[in-house]
Amino acid sequence: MFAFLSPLKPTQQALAVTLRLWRVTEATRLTAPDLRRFSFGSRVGVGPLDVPSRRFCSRRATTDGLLFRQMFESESSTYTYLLADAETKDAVLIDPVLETIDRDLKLINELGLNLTVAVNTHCHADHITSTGLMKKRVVGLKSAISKFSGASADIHLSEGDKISFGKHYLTVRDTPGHTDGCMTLVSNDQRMAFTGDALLIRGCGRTDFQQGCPKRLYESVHQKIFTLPEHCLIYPAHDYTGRMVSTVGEERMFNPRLTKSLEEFVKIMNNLNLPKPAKIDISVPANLVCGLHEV
Ligand SMILES: N[C@@H](CCC(=O)N[C@@H](CSS)C(=O)NCC(=O)O)C(=O)O
Repeated sequence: MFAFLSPLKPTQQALAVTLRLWRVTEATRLTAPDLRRFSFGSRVGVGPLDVPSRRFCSRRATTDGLLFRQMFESESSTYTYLLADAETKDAVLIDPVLETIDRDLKLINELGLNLTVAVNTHCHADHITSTGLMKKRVVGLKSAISKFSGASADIHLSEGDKISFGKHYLTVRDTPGHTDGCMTLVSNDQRMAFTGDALLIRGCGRTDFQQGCPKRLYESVHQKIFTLPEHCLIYPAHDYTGRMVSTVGEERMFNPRLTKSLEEFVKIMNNLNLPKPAKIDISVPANLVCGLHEV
């Protein structure tokens, strides 16, 4: 009756185990709608830490028609973000770093993108922006920064301004506190927020130089970032321990500084005792003129 079942050879056994393992890992990667389809009445995707309703990868967009890349510069641990309309190819670059200008422009060329705006979330103190040099290499490129930064640029932004690229746009939220000109850029569907140094993953920007002010930073984060939808992805300007992305829900729950009261937060920030960024004395003057100083 079971004559068709012959004993498995070792290679066949190994293959069977691999296939079984694959099925298990695939199942754990199912998104909320997938799980809903297969889980007969059990509730998923309802809490702040549940997975967003779409398959998620930190370096890929969750928005239809949006091309998205997260890139890293290792000396200053800075993230640069490239966003583009997949159809029109219009693109925006956030916080590009001088050291990685060739890498960034190569990718932009390879993807056939039309880079229209390079925006800095603030006047950085730890690295020099590539925005100024990039303008010399990309015809028509415009630089942008907050009007409160004190820095020169083609476009000066403030609360509510929009940076458009094709059918997408980023909306500016002023989030001062690390510097006066810190902005958070929020995608039109509020699925992504580029928080610069205002909010880092499980941390925040320091407040002990430039125009740093812990009270302003606390208010910025609570009023302008923590009010975004809980599944909104947080993409910071830096991470020093290899983390790439967080969510509003996660940071509201687990940020060790910003979950505290304002008084406790101010005390924490006034006692960080961090060493000064190594390049602060060349970065700030350079970034006040789009990174063109002495490059
Ligand atoms: N070691 C780095 C500087 C590290 C640093 O100070 N980072 C800033 C953001 S860049 S100005 C910061 O706000 N850090 C907050 C924190 O809690 O670490 C260098 O020498 O460049």
